[in-house]
Amino acid sequence: MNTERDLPVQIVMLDAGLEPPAYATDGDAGADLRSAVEVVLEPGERFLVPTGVALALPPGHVGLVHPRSGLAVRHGVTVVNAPGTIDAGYRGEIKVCLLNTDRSESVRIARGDRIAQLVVQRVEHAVFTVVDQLPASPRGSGGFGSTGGFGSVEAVPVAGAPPAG
Ligand SMILES: O=c1ccn([C@H]2C[C@H](O)[C@@H](COP(=O)(O)OP(=O)(O)OP(=O)(O)O)O2)c(=O)[nH]1
Ligand SMILES: [Mg+2]
Repeated sequence: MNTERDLPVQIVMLDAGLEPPAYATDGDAGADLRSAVEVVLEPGERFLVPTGVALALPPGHVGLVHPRSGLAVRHGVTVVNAPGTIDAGYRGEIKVCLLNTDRSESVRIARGDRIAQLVVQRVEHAVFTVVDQLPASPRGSGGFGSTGGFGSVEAVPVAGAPPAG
């Protein structure tokens, strides 16, 4: 796709035998990342998978490493820290911490398999100011189901919290 939204990004293929990240179809948000290695993930196992790619995102951008829905649905494979954060200043190899959430089936990842997808977005850089009081809002401090639908947040066990009542 060649539109005014195209963002030039320099990449280095640390593993020249792999295909560079690419969008599977026009209009995709995520460019697929490939595994540089073969690995078998046992049930419940995680593995930091190298992709053979390093890149330089322009300042003011971030790369988000998202799971692929097909891998998730078919094999229970996800990204532990989804979405992984690729900082604009990071010049190392992009790696993907895959997790096999299936309770009984192992899954084999082959070299060259598309294991995750990189979504590049603009980000703001916050300048934090400490104040005594925050401006009012309709939501206020309500969260964690406060608008209804999933029961009371008080019913949710929180590690380390004293017993309710
Ligand atoms: O899924 C990921 C997440 C991160 N990274 C790389 C790029 C990112 O810029 C760097 C640091 O990531 P993050 O800030 O999430 O990790 P951290 O645990 O905070 O480590 P650090 O202290 O290095 O920031 O690691 C990856 O290759 N894959
Ligand atoms: Mg960090």
